[in-house]
Amino acid sequence: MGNRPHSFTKVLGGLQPEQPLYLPLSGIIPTEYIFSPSAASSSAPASPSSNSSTPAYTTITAPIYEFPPGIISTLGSSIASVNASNFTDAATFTQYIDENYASIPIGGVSFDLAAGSSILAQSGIEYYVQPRYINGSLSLTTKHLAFWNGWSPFVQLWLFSPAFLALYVAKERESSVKTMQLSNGLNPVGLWLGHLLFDSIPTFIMATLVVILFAVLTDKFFGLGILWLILVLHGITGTLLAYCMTLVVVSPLSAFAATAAYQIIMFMLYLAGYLLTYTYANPAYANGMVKAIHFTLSFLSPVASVTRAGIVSVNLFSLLCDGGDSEHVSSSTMIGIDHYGGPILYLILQSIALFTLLFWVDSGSVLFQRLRRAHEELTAPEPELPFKEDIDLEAAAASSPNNLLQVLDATKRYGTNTAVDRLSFGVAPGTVFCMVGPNGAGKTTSINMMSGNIVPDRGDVLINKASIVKDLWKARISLGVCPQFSAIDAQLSVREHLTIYSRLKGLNGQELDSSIDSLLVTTGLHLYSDRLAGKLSGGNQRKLSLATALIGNPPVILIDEFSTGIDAKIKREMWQLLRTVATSKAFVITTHSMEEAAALATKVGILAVRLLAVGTTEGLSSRYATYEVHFTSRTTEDIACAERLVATIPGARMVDDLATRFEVPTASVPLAELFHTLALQEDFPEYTIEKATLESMFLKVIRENNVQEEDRRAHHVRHWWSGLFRRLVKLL
Ligand SMILES: Nc1ncnc2c1ncn2[C@@H]1O[C@H](COP(=O)(O)OP(=O)(O)OP(=O)(O)O)[C@@H](O)[C@H]1O
Repeated sequence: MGNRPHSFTKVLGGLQPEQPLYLPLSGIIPTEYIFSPSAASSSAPASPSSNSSTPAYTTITAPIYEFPPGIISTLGSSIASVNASNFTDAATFTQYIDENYASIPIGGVSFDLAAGSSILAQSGIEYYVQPRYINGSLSLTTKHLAFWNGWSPFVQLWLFSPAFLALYVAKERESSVKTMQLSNGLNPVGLWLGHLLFDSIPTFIMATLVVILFAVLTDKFFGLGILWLILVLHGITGTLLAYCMTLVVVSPLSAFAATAAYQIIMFMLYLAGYLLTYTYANPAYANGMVKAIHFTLSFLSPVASVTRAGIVSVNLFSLLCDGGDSEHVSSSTMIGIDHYGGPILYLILQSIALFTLLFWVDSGSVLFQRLRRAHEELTAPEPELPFKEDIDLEAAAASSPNNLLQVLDATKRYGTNTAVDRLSFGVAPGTVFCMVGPNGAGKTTSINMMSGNIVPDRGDVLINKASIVKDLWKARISLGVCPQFSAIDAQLSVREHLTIYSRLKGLNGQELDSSIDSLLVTTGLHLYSDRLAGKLSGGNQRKLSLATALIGNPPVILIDEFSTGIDAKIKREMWQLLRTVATSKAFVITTHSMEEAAALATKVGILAVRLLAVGTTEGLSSRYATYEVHFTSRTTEDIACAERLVATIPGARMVDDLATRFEVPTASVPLAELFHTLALQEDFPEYTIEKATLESMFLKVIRENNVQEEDRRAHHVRHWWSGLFRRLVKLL
């Protein structure tokens, strides 16, 4: 009998001689199997309680076996008339049950007071059809219950612990580290496997400890080796579920809470499903219903599978008992689909599905990209943009195969607010393209479209000829991205940062070491290589971001707001660094600083939702070529005098923002003549003449195009779910 499943149950632990039998048995054995009021004495109550929800009873005429004789009748007057069949000694009772368990209709009880053990033989759930067998001693049962009650809070806490892993991953997503990793071409498979391997270490340790504890403290578990496997699989699946939750829930705490709440709710539903079914359902169908509940909820949550495994492991609800003739619970029986096999299969399939989902989202499958691609109205033809020679020429040349980066008619809207409208340009090797624009002009949105972090609603971006919409993963291999806010992991040192990114990019051995050393020296970070990234100054954090973007020598580098908030000295160091590495790459830099654009750019695009002007710095200079004349005018009389003077110079006009500054088109007045005119005016001893800067060109373009401030543009942002719903409808 040692190989037979033993059950732990409160039935025996709670059994008191004077209690009616149905009370302690309720919840484990549906009372209708045990006892029928119509078969009981007339003084018996009609039900265990006056509660109207108590199930109806069925007449039972089959015998209940007992030892010592008459023991059942002592359990209470309500069952005194049950048809009891007695045995003269405990050994005969045990032997009879052992040999005939498969055909015993109801079961029996044996209290061997001399030996201090007791046996409850319980009939199967399916009345008269599939009898089941339970064997347990009172002392062991009580011990086991005490053990389980003592440890179950810890085990449950551990079962839900993968939810904590959402914290770190969500933090990485929130601080753009994940975006930085992915947009810098890191392989999502390597990335997530790395996370999973690291996060699975506690799972392995805890599963092993739990199983060792179970083995040492009690003999009531069946198939502990298989249970260990299921605990590990559950840890892995729960971890992947937590990772997936961060795809939809942004804040770390919310992601943790959502994962934990989901698992706990599914756990409660699962248990409630079992208990309610076995208590209230028609017994003939109860097993089938529990199976349906199990296989449905297990499909939705890994916690259902591990709970099932826990129930199977202690043969609760006699789940390990198949009836029939099988004497032993063999390994092959235990891995049947109704026992451990179901949880194993479901957990493996769920792990694969969740991992695929992460990979699918992060590598940007075509289907997912299409789902994210918004608004049906963008498929309709847009009105023609006003003709601008430079913009049209740039758009026509953007798709030239010489360009490492091709932005082709890219448009992005948030609700009714168009952030970027039909942006087209190309960047050839060795070019630094500076995108300048006022606040809210769409610079960051453009960078995000180029890096694949957001999908253009219309148009495409090709990185080294790979489409960011159709082949995001391939496109990102050629990409290095330095986002607006340095996305660094504060807990890692500078060298560790570079090492991790290099490894994830596939570098190793000598190649990895020499590449990191060279990057450290190039960026000047070798002085801080062992310092935690969180302890670096803002300028050095920026350098670290740039160094990260340069790992693996990608041909296209995107930098959002390169030197914003950095002091003048480090800013110049970074410019120098960029000039050093820019030789054969295509760089796109967004900046507010015209000084920076003038210092770095070989090509400039002025952006305010649309591209307003584009060209090489020399081309733009010649197109908007003016001299600027600054007078030192201290009084309103001086200003009036300056205005009268400028009125005599052909084409000259006051610059809007400063009453003392005037611009004179170079084409209308030669420089020498301008000096001569001004020299004749003795009213102005102090004035300067300079060629117009990029800044004045920028202001001129903004003025000419009547660009409004961001806050004055109407923003009607729809909720993401309404957009997603419309996209789903459209896809279907
Ligand atoms: N996630 C978003 N949801 C809704 N609107 C957004 C979102 N991101 C940007 N926008 C809007 O898109 C427009 C362009 O924003 P973007 O951040 O690209 O401009 P920017 O030129 O980078 O501005 P800044 O120079 O101030 O960083 C703005 O009107 C902004 O409000």
